[in-house]
Amino acid sequence: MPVSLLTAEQVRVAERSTGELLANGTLMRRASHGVAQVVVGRLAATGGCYGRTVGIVVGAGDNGGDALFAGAELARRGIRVTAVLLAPDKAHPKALLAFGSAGGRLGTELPRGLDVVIDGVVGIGGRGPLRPTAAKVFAGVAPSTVVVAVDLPSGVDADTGVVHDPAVRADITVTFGVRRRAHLLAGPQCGRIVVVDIGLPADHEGDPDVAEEYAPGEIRLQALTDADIAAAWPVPGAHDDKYTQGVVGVIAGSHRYPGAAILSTGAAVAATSGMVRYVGSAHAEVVAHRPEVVVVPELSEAGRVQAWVIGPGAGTDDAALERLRTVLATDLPVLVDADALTVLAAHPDLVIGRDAPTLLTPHAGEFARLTGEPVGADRLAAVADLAKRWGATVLLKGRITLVAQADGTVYGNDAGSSWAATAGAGDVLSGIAGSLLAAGLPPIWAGAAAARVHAHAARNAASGAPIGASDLLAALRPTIRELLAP
Ligand SMILES: NC(=O)C1=CN([C@@H]2O[C@H](COP(=O)(O)OP(=O)(O)OC[C@H]3O[C@@H](n4cnc5c(N)ncnc54)[C@H](OP(=O)(O)O)[C@@H]3O)[C@@H](O)[C@H]2O)[C@@H](O)CC1
Ligand SMILES: [K+]
Repeated sequence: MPVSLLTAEQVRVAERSTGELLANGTLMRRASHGVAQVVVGRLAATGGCYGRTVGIVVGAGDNGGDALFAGAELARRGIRVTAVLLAPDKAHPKALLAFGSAGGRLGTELPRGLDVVIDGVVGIGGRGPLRPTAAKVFAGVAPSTVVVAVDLPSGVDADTGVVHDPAVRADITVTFGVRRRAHLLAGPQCGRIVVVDIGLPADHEGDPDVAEEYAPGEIRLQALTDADIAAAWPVPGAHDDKYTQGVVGVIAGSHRYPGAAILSTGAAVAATSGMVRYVGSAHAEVVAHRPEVVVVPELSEAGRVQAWVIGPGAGTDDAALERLRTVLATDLPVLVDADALTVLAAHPDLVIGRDAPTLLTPHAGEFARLTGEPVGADRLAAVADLAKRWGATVLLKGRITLVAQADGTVYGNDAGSSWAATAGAGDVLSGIAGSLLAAGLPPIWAGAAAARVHAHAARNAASGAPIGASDLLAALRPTIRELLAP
């Protein structure tokens, strides 16, 4: 099931729903135990706990309380723990007492050469960047020290994932019960995320019954898992033929830029079985690479399709506008990418009010062309807003790809690496998503599934070294095979 990512307020609602467990501090003890376990696990894997050194940076709220209770547990295991209190008067009193009783020490700065630093400055109550005192403490932390963030890396906004400057960069983030939005939106800043079960009703990932109440149009952020995508991926049934699985038509490339056409159609061929049609002047090059693609130079000659992909390398002239107008006038799902987005920016009316599904796949620059302003720091709000205003599904590309539906549902995917940031990778994505649209997947699923498979293929192709889009394309089939393997 898709994993939900909640706002700070939704997390607080979930915590409050536990009543006594919140009031008597049980939730905090469970949370801090989870943090301590993660640190112990890390130390145990690298030589054991006894005599190792841990620093704790403690803020004014319960996040600092978590860190101090965790520190107490670590101190009891023979670990030398030093805490720096950023706001000594406000430090969680019970946690501070427990920390002192367990043998934890207080300092005005962190000792050098620590094995682990625990960031307990702020969690979901944090606002803005790390304040100067905290920033100074973290500036002295050696690169070899493992940084474990409690709940969130401090300086990262819980709801938008905006990484303020300065902010903590964590190797591991330990969170409680349910994921916060920032864990996806600022994934690279969080490092590995460990979700500790503290007994919230929403503790079963993907089943956040506490947060099921969404107002109409409210943003609901989720992440698809590999299992979700495998279950939805079109696989031919016993009675399928090449037409019943959905035919995708690709309008892309040109004499001058045949590569986009080759990459997009190649990806469409690899992503699903069935049939791919191609319309455009790069037809000879397309057939040379993929003889199974049925090609024609003109749109008027194209046979029937179940979805269109239009735009990669296809130009922005009057003829391009005419082709865009024609496909958007059909009642078929249409994926609009690249050059076609530039054309669309001047003619939004072609999409707004369209009844059939439309999937727009801009990168940040194309997004700015569509809306007339930069994406901005809050990418989630920006993409959800465009989807709502245009009544379309919008896939905003990036390390974290966000796919927003007009009703506020957003699927996000962290690519896990940035190897796919290479010329032509977007053309491959358009082919994958287009073929999924033709197979009947709703645009948000087609976009999110394509983004995830694309990211896995990039990782598999790269294997630690740079790649080109052709390498990504070549890795597509083995990646899908791996995904679909029982
Ligand atoms: N409730 C529970 O049972 C459970 C809660 N849990 C834990 O509690 C955390 C939430 O605790 P919280 O609500 O106390 O807020 P929290 O994140 O500690 O920070 C608030 C304080 O920080 C300050 N401050 C703000 N911005 C700042 C900045 N940029 N730089 C520096 N300081 C800044 C600001 O104080 P100010 O200095 O402005 O007076 C404010 O008072 C949650 O993330 C989880 O870890 C878990 O134990 C599970 C059970
Ligand atoms: K923190």
